[in-house]
Amino acid sequence: MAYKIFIDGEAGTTGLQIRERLELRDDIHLIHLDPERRKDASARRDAFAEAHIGILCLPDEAAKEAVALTAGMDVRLIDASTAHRVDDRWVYGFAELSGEQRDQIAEAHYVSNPGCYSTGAIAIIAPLVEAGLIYDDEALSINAVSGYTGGGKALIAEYQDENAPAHFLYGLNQHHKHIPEIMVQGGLTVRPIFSPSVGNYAQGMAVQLPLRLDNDRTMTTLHEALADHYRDQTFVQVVPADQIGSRIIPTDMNGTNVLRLSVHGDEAIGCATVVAVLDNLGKGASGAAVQNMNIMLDLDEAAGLLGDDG
Ligand SMILES: NC(=O)C1=CN([C@@H]2O[C@H](COP(=O)(O)OP(=O)(O)OC[C@H]3O[C@@H](n4cnc5c(N)ncnc54)[C@H](OP(=O)(O)O)[C@@H]3O)[C@@H](O)[C@H]2O)C=CC1
Ligand SMILES: CC(=O)N[C@@H](CCC(=O)OP(=O)(O)O)C(=O)O
Repeated sequence: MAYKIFIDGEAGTTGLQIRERLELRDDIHLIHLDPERRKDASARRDAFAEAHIGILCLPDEAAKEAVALTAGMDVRLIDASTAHRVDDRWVYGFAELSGEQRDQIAEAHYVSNPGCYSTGAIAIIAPLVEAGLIYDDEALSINAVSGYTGGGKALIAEYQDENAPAHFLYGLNQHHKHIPEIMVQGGLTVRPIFSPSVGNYAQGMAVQLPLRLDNDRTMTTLHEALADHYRDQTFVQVVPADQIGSRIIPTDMNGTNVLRLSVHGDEAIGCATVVAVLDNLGKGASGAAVQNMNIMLDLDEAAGLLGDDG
């Protein structure tokens, strides 16, 4: 039997990439709308009614409307938007977050897919808080760079006009929409300072967390805490810094669903930076949505995510 999946917003950046990962699979049947009716509530309601899973790849307000359209239906939902990431009726879709998270996703009616920056930040912070290597009330600063596809069709259009800057910082008013989920899912009680930026390249992201070292928090304990937490995970890899070299390239994980973590710094100087590299449209969005869908349907979690033979 093929499971029926409706991607609401399949013409957008995230939706298109989910479609590419699903359309060649025999175990999945995609429900498509006539492009002219893609925003028509009754056409979307009919598609949800037929689907086993609906994947929302919409702006936040449209995602909330889509949830309302499915009231009373059996269809399960994965929401790629920010709308439900700190809503406790929704399960947070980062399977590697804890020992229980994967099982909760498997059983969930509603799964919120994490934000791209949030995935990188939470992947670093949550295990280190759990290991006691970051205090929950520590004043953290998170810095990040994303490719411009992270801003969806609008930012892609700006860069395709070729008038866009090589690099810009933004969100420095500290209202970035990912901060609440980083706090809740990362286990922080004090708001971190978050400084994202965009580079003139399409896809790929690096998220950095600078940390002071001390007798307990060393380069070794940081690496080991992360390596222990993510042992045996296919899609989060902890790599020794000397295997990466002195330059971190945000595009290194492009085209994969892998998030790579590494700890850089100098024990004697007492400063370190923990870095996550991921594809903002892979583990940061579309790949994560497919991973969550696989878990919810009790399929091979990596189906469609390991390249041509996946
Ligand atoms: N891009 C990224 O790296 C990531 C994005 N996300 C989130 O995923 C969601 C989608 O983002 P992204 O794909 O980048 O955005 P895009 O702007 O590229 O795509 C959004 C799509 O939604 C469609 N849409 C808007 N309103 C409605 C509506 N009322 N009914 C049906 N369709 C509608 C748009 O239609 P139209 O074609 O007419 O514009 C567009 O095709 C957002 O919430 C985003 O924040 C999450 C993680 C990473
Ligand atoms: C480069 C860029 O603009 N990125 C987006 C985040 C992309 C993303 O993860 O969006 P969601 O939070 O909706 O999931 C931003 O900073 O708003």
